Amino acid sequence: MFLREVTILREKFPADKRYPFSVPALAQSKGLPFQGPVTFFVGENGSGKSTMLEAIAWQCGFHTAGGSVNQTYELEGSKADFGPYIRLSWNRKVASGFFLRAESFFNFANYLDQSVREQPQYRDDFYAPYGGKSLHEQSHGESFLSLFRNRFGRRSIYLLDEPEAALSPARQLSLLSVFHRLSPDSQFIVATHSPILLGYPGAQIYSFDEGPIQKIAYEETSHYQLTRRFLENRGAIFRELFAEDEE
Ligand SMILES: Nc1ncnc2c1ncn2[C@@H]1O[C@H](COP(=O)(O)OP(=O)(O)OP(=O)(O)O)[C@@H](O)[C@H]1O
Repeated sequence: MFLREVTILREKFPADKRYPFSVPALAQSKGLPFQGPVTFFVGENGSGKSTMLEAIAWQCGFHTAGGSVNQTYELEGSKADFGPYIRLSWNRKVASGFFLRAESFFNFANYLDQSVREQPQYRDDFYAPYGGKSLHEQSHGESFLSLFRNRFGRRSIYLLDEPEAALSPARQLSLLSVFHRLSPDSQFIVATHSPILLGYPGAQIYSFDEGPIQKIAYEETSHYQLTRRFLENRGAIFRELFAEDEE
């Protein structure tokens, strides 16, 4: 494990309480200690998970639109609203890693293709870490897994924002086997809504719901509880849901 702690520098917050200082989890927390190689951020939509992940990526020197320290595309787009307001404490500082966000993966695929067009003699070198061909020639899920399987190495920190977005349940399990293979030599910090990913053995889960960020057990997450209830008795859930419509 490399990153030991994120400290939130509340004394540096500006007086006005606009985004990102209006997000309760970010405004009310002091920091996040990391205790293992795999940490998850959970919370409702809009609770601040991506903002925090992006801030960590910015402090790591990764491109905040998604990528690693070596990616130089659209550098002016590499910004993080909350980045200057946190401090990272390391056990051992690592410079290698990757920030993956679903919405900017498309831009990253474009960047890779453009690099190949500009330097066709290095085609194989460019594509090798990503399954040997353009990410646009692979399905959304295939290209994600190409990245996970081929690009992820040891001694790195990986910041993943909803990596499940493109993955079938079976492929989400494949991703967990990548986590298992690479940890504890690498560190993963993952914002997710997936009850499958959250079940990773020994993972630390931080909830961004309701005030300061706090640790939560897997079984206490709404993701686990709702999914479990749904699988055990989805008829009851639908009856409740549709009854609201009829009132
Ligand atoms: N650039 C921005 N300007 C203003 N408000 C923003 C900006 N980015 C995010 N927000 C707001 O800040 C809050 C936190 O957003 P964030 O994307 O961090 O949430 P999240 O927990 O990652 O959500 P989700 O699970 O939907 O991805 C949301 O209310 C969002 O609308």
